[in-house]
Amino acid sequence: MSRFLSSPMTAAIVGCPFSGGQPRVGVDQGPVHMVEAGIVDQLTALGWKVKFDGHHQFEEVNAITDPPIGKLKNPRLVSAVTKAVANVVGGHAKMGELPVTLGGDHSLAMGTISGTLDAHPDACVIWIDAHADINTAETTDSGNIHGMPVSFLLGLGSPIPEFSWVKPALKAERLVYIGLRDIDAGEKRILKENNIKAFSMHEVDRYGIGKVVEMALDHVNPKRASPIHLSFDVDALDPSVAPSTGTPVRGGLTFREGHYICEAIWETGLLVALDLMEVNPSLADAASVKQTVTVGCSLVRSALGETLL
Ligand SMILES: NC(=[NH2+])NCCC[C@H](N)C(=O)O
Ligand SMILES: [Mn+2]
Ligand SMILES: [Mn+2]
Repeated sequence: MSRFLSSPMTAAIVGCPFSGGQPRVGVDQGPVHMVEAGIVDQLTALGWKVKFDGHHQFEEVNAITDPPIGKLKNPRLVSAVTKAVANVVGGHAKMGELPVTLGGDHSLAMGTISGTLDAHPDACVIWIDAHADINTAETTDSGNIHGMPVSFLLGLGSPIPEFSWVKPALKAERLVYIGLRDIDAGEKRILKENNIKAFSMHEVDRYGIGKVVEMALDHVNPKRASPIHLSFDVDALDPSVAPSTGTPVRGGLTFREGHYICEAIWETGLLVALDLMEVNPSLADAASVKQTVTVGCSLVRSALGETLL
């Protein structure tokens, strides 16, 4: 069912309790909640062999002294953690397994996508998010690195020695966004200058999600032949669907639109890696947390082949 995975089809859960790419505590508990909600058994029930040997422990790097570099906050910590994640994800991908990385904040995608591109250099990236996460050290207002991973992967902005391990392995034409609605001015400029394809909520409204996913695939994967890394920020969903996240933005994807994207990517048979990021179980009342964790799990199941019939 998936062209690049070995059999028996194996999903490797990479639990990343990490929040250093942004200021709000709690997002590190996202993966813990998703595992407690039963994601391992749910994927097993779908027919996957599931590997999960505990969440990653980043304590060896938590001790480092880490003053800002320019505006960048926690730069050495984010670099060390994402580098470790790159190795883990790349290792699973090279064995023909599907790495499913549970975040944690979206700076982690610097690692996951580096790992994927190490194993599959011709992979394309489909980035589902309210945000473009493409600020550079020069354009960022917040200094939060979860708003910047894409620029590092593309090699934009002036090089930062602490991040020299990140290879600019992603080409702008291999990247497409769906769900955008909160883009900083500097990011708009970067998207235009680099001709990066993006389907904002405006295009989702105009064409419908079915057509948007088809157009996105036509752009990054016209022959439907190259591997796909799907990086899903749960804040792409409307806050009424996924309230428990650090930077919610109204006017997002419906429950079905989010799941449709995952189902349609799975149907291509080209998925090689999945990220499910920015679930923050400490930002809302218990019912909203449960709702967000539950929707996170069901997005993962949809991307791994769960069908409605
Ligand atoms: N992964 C996220 N939720 N990113 C939000 C980024 C928000 C803003 N553009 C920033 O750079 O700070
Ligand atoms: Mn986001
Ligand atoms: Mn994001």
